[in-house]
Amino acid sequence: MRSLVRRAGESRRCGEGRFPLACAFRCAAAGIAYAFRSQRNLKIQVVLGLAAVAAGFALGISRVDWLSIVLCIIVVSVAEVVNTAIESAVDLASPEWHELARAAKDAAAGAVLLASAGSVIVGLIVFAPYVLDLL
Ligand SMILES: Nc1ncnc2c1ncn2[C@@H]1O[C@H](COP(=O)(O)OP(=O)(O)OP(=O)(O)O)[C@@H](O)[C@H]1O
Repeated sequence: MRSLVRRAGESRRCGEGRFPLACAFRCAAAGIAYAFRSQRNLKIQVVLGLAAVAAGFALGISRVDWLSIVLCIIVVSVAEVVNTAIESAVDLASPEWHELARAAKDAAAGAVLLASAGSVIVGLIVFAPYVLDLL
């Protein structure tokens, strides 16, 4: 409890310091790091994203195709980080089973699924012509 109070104090000091923008970036980076540490799916998505980037270089995809791939990586990453935030907030607010907690977590997971499925479709549309050209 004492460490929680101390952390709350540190957090307030950070926001009121001379470089509140630097503090905000540090907090945001900590949030991304937490999502990466706690979400196995995010690690898998990062590996798949790196694989897509490697394939993009190997196949020499166009500028527009790069734009699609990079946007997909960003959208999936954002969805997973927001999903992590919702999961943490729900666990804090409703550690016991609750229908609304279930709905919130399911909806957050659904957002990640939509982003991931959409990215797979975009990946197929982008890479299929390059792969077919090689055959
Ligand atoms: N407090 C709760 N009340 C009701 N249902 C819950 C609650 N916590 C979790 N659930 C149900 O269990 C599912 C999995 O929740 P959990 O917190 O284990 O997420 P997770 O498996 O870590 O998700 P992810 O794979 O996205 O990280 C939720 O989608 C929801 O349906």
